[in-house]
Amino acid sequence: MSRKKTPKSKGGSAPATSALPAANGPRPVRPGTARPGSKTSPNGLPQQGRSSLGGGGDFYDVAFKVMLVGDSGVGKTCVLVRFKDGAFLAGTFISTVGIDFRNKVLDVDGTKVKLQIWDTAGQERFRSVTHAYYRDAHALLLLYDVTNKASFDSIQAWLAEIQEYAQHDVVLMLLGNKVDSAQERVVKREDGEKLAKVSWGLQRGQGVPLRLQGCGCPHQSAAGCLQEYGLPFMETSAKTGLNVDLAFTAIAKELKQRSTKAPSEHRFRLHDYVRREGRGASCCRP
Ligand SMILES: Nc1nc2c(ncn2[C@@H]2O[C@H](COP(=O)(O)OP(=O)(O)OP(=O)(O)O)[C@@H](O)[C@H]2O)c(=O)[nH]1
Ligand SMILES: [Mg+2]
Repeated sequence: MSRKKTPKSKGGSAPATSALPAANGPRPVRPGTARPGSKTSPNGLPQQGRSSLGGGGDFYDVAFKVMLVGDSGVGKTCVLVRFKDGAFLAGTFISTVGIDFRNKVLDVDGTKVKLQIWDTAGQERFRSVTHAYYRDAHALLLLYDVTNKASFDSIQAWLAEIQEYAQHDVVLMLLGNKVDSAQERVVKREDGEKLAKVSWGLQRGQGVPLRLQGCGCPHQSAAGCLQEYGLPFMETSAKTGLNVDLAFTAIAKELKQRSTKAPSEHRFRLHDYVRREGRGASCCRP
């Protein structure tokens, strides 16, 4: 595996095209360097000479693109900031304009895995911008807000969009965010779990999630696998940090495994990892 070093850069934004409408309270706009539709090598490594990948000057072995998607206000930017900087963006809600990204390098069992994380705008008017980035994403984190039923109800529409625009084998995880707001919660954890279990395979028209192929599922029947696995799901809080690092780490482990094709007995199992390591909201309120 080659060692890479990228130029010092905090990240970037690509809102855009000048055709985008002006938004209320735009974030500071950094020079847009990244472009949708750029090529990656088959093992997930970015092509050489793509300075737009930024990276804070960190060395890495493999790099992957992860996209955060979900309705406006569910907490995508806050989850990213929590993961990248360990901080919470409290106060006035400033909606993302277009698309933005941050890099973070994780050590996954001795391998430096760089995640280039794209933070998309949830607002409908930016949807066409987001569409262009799906096809380059290796993983998607699909968020809803446990205090906002409409954002939960939108998940099926997001899955349809993912089916249409994302790569067929994209790694997908469902996150129910803002679980620190226990008083305002309107979506139960069980509802999130249920949605995660049934939606993915049905969306794909298979009746069974495609990710189950070769997953080593112990069940004899497809129905058993579907019931047991479905989409990986966790509840998170960008405010307290609950399960945020875990979500990205799980994604990084899964992507790294796919790129290295580990022997089956040593295979990382995303569902098992998430289930084993994920914490409940009750243990971690601020
Ligand atoms: N209590 C609580 N509030 C949160 C959490 N995550 C985000 N928020 C708040 O929710 C609001 C929206 O957060 P953002 O991260 O900007 O939402 P977004 O999904 O990026 O929204 P768009 O950029 O419009 O797509 C902000 O006021 C945040 O402070 C969380 O885990 N807990
Ligand atoms: Mg945002």
